[in-house]
Amino acid sequence: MAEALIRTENLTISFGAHKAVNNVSLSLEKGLFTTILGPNGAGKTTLFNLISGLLEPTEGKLFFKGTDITRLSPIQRVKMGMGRSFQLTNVFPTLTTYENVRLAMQAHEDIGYKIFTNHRRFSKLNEKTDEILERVLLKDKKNQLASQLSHGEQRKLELGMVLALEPEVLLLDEPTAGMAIEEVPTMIDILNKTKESGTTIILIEHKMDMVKQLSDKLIILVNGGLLVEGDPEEVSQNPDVLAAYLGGGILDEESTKD
Ligand SMILES: Nc1ncnc2c1ncn2[C@@H]1O[C@H](COP(=O)(O)OP(=O)(O)OP(=O)(O)O)[C@@H](O)[C@H]1O
Repeated sequence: MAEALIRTENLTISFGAHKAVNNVSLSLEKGLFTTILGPNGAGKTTLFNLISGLLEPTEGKLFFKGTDITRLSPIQRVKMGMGRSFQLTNVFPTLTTYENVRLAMQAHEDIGYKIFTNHRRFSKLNEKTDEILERVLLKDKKNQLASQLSHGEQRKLELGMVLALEPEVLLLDEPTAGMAIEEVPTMIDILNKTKESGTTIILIEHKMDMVKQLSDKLIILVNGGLLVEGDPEEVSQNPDVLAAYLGGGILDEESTKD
C-alpha cells in the first residue's frame, strides 16, 4: 500500500446537533487519484474544509506526512504542500490570465516587491508562469483579462493558480461545475497530466464518466460517515454502496449529476 500523505483519525465536526462529518478515519495515499463520492449533503465539502483548515474539527485529528496538522492554519497547510481551489474566489477579474498565475507564483515564492531586485529570478518566474499556462491550456489567452474568459477557462485559470503553488496534494471540489460539456475532456486531460507529473489529487465530483476515467481509489461518504474506501470496481459493487445509491450502480452514467 502506498504511503499515506493525509490521514484522518476519528474526524468529526458538529453544527449544533448535526454531525456533518462523523468519526471519519481514512487515508489518502501519495500518488493516487482519489475521488470522494456521496449523495448531496453527505459531508464531502465539509471534509475538504477540515482537511484544508477552513474548519476546525470538534473531535479527531488530521495528519499530513505523519505530522499532526489539526490546529494549523490554512496558510501553514499550503506552505507544507497542500493546495486547494476555491471555486473562482481567488481569480482577480481585472488582471490578465498571465498576471493572475504570475501573482500566485510570486506569493508562493514569498518575494513580493523584492523581485525587482533580482533579474534572474524574475525571468525564471516568467518562464514558470508560461509553463503553467501551457499545462492548463491557456497560453493563447495569456493577455486576456480574466473577466473576459469563459466560465470553463476561468476554472482552468483557477487550477493554474493553485498549480503555481506547486502543491504535493491538490484538493479539487467539482472543478468542472458549470463548465460547458465540450470543455470537460480538456479538464480531464489536464488532471491526468497533473497526476502524471507526480501530484496527488483528491477530487469531489458528480460526473461519473470523469470519475471512472480518473480515479485510482474511491471514498464513499454517507450522512457524514465513511461508508467504504478502496478500488473503484470493488467499491462500486459493494452492497452497502449500491443500497446508498438506491440500487443504481454508482459508476453508471445514470447516476451522474450536473
Ligand atoms: N457551516 C455550516 N453550518 C451548518 N450546517 C452546515 C455547514 N456546512 C455544512 N453544513 C451541513 O452539513 C452537511 C454536509 O454538507 P456538505 O456541503 O459538506 O455536503 P456535500 O456532500 O458537499 O454536498 P453537495 O454534494 O450537495 O455539495 C449538510 O447537511 C449541510 O447543510
